Amino acid sequence: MTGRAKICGLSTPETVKAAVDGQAAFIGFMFFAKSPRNIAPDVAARLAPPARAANVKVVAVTVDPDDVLLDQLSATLKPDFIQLHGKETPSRAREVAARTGAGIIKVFSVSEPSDLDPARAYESVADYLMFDAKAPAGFDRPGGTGARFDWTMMKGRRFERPWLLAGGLDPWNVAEAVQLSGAPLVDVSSGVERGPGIKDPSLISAFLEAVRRA
Ligand SMILES: O=C(O)c1ccccc1NCC(=O)[C@H](O)[C@H](O)COP(=O)(O)O
Repeated sequence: MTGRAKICGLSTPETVKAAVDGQAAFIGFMFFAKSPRNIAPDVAARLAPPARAANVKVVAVTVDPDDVLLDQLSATLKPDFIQLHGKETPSRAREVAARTGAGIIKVFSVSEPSDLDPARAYESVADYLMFDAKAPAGFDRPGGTGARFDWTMMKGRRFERPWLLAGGLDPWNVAEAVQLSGAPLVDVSSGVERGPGIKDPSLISAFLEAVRRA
């Protein structure tokens, strides 16, 4: 794995190709019915091979997943990582890892410095931590909203796991976000779309180029 970015919510071969060609570290497929990026596990399984061939890690993005979904994912997509974007406890995260054999990316919704504190309890179970902006009022999903938080909140914070910055990133602001936050890794979804859930290959390429230069 060489890249420093995760491109989330892919649903077409063209956008997977743009992510792989641009040296993304991870691609994410979304499994949450209320998301405009939601796809079925077998569809994701058909999209994933070019990423695997290039050693781009495949992430199944979920919100409080039940065991039925986890078993479907294990039987079809076989993700390298499960992203837990809900209210999963550390012990549930441990169960998910044991049940699927996948690594864990645990997400924390941030609007103020104290929102970073719960991450400590997950450092022994998660492979990666992700800090994403808290969804604005009125959203019926906890991620993929395009909202951002104060990136300077992250500066100088130390964690025992590598972490990703998420929330409102795009090709034009990601360099500043990296500089202000000190993020080693970044994640994007709506900032590389031309409409809700519609990823744009040229925006994915531009984002990854901006990350390489940052
Ligand atoms: O993308 C979604 O629709 C989504 C829905 C529910 C939970 C998580 C979701 N996305 C997960 C991600 O990792 C996004 O990339 C992250 O929230 C940043 O999104 P954005 O602000 O749109 O870049």
